Amino acid sequence: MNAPLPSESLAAGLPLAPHPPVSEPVIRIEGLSKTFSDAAGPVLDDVSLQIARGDIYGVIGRSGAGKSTLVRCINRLERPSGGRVVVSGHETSRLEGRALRTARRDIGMIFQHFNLLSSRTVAGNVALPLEVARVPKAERGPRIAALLELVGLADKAQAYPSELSGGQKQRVGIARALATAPSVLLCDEATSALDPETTQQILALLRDINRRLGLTVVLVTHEMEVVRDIASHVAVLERGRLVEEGATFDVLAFPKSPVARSFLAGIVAHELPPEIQATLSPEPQADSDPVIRIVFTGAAANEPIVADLVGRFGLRPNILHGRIDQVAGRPLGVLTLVAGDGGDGRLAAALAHLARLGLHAEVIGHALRPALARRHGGPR
Ligand SMILES: Nc1ncnc2c1ncn2[C@@H]1O[C@H](COP(=O)(O)OP(=O)(O)OP(=O)(O)O)[C@@H](O)[C@H]1O
Repeated sequence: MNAPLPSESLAAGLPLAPHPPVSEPVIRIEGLSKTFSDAAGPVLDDVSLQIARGDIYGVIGRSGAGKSTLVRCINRLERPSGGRVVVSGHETSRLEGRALRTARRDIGMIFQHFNLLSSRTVAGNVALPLEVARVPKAERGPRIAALLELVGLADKAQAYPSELSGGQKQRVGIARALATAPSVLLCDEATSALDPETTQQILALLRDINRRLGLTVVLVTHEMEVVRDIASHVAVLERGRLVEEGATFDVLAFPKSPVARSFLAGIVAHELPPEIQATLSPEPQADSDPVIRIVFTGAAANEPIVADLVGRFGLRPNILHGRIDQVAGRPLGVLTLVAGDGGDGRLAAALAHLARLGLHAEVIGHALRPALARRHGGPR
């Protein structure tokens, strides 16, 4: 007898139909912990989070933080030591045998090194989960063809993995992961082995599949750029603990944890380069000027801030560091400048003005004029 697949997956040989938008989380993780018998402490420690259906959810953290273990607990490649994992209403953390196999069909997974069978053609690799799910042979052909069409490999059905580029191999991985029409796709460092251009192509494909099918995508990565480019929400793991979680834009604009701040260093200019930081004093000095950091988001990113500081408030700002990026489709900028205050309240008025514009501005230190002059090659 054939094991059941999601009804839409078999309709008319079409592999995939949009999953209905539902507000209830598709993944609920409650108090998840994982300890390996040979490890010193827990690899995951009381992690709780929820992932909404249709979301692209990034999980970032340093090497060894527990990212892979977290996603492997979602599809039960790893058995949690404690807590609950519920995916599409199935408590995968408790299921066994046939019930677990059925629940797993709702969860596709792709890997850093693709994990394709070299002895099978592209079509043969995509066929594998259909064979395991005992989909009748007559139905497999059209499904495989539609899946390869979806990932842009219709002409490679009879090729072997050794004949494909890395990006093409990952496309096969995606087609294989989608074969059972899952509602969740887990991606474990799926672009880490790819060059930047191919990474962008695979991210575009994931975004496209997410939008067209309402597929929920969970992306484990140590590449902050990947999160910035496609994740709508992000979780930051540090030594097995969830240290930060929220909408990607909010976490990138206002990171709270040191680990998130340091992760963002190459993406958002929250942290000053050490050689600039070394010229700052935490307290005002006789020969110092205040340094302000301005985080500007959304529409306010287009305001003529520096012109305002000069024209309206008579400050003489000297830009130390800054950049503007697109994050989750919105501009996010961080600018650090020496305000050249004059000590007569103009800076306070300027900060109030920036706050009225919806900008987040704060004094982060005081630049010592001699040190600054040396940096700028001026007189000592
Ligand atoms: N099967 C296992 N047995 C013992 N220890 C394990 C096992 N799997 C993972 N670990 C340990 O758990 C910790 C977290 O590993 P995990 O792969 O989840 O981290 P990660 O954040 O994905 O790191 P990376 O980015 O390096 O893959 C590491 O210290 C790792 O050595």
